[in-house]
Amino acid sequence: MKTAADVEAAVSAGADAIGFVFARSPRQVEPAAARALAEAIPDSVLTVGVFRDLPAERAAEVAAEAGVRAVQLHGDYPREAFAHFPDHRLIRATALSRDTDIKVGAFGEHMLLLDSAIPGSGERWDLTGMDLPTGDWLLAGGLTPANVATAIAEAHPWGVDVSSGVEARRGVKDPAMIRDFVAAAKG
Ligand SMILES: O=C(O)c1ccccc1NCC(=O)[C@H](O)[C@H](O)COP(=O)(O)O
Repeated sequence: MKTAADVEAAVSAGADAIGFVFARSPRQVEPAAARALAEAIPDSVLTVGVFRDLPAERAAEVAAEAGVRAVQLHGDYPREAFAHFPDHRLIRATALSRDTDIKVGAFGEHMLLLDSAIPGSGERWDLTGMDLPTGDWLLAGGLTPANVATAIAEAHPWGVDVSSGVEARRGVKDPAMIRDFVAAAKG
């Protein structure tokens, strides 16, 4: 989320978590801007800093600067990287492939996010025949208000995550789509 209107739409729709992208992206926000947005978010909604390949030491500084309560790591982070965030909820993001370790907690994370190979791209991946994890895992990748209920019914994730599927155009969230997505996911 990049704007107060995005945040307001997500909170009032009943989202359980709101993410701020600190990686290069049309959705990228500065840590200070994220902190200002996060201050308006009730404690019942988890605030998440999203990183890709930023060294863990620096990501921990940015997470502290932004005041987020969770950290989501995309990219080539080794197990040791997860030790840099003792005060945060940890989400390990990974694309599903034969080499993926899909055991939740394998790297010390609290939640595992199974995403498409290019995060934030809206690319869907085929769940058919996949060996999916159990426990606290999140499904992402090409989800939309129209397909999220079916995806949940098929994969039984603990939660779902969306970005481009609730955007009117790249990097610009649409409050009505956010509302429709949360309603469809929770329904
Ligand atoms: O969203 C981005 O631009 C992004 C950039 C770099 C690293 C991660 C990024 N997003 C991570 C997410 O959690 C997205 O919500 C997830 O990949 C789903 O995206 P989408 O398929 O567009 O719904």
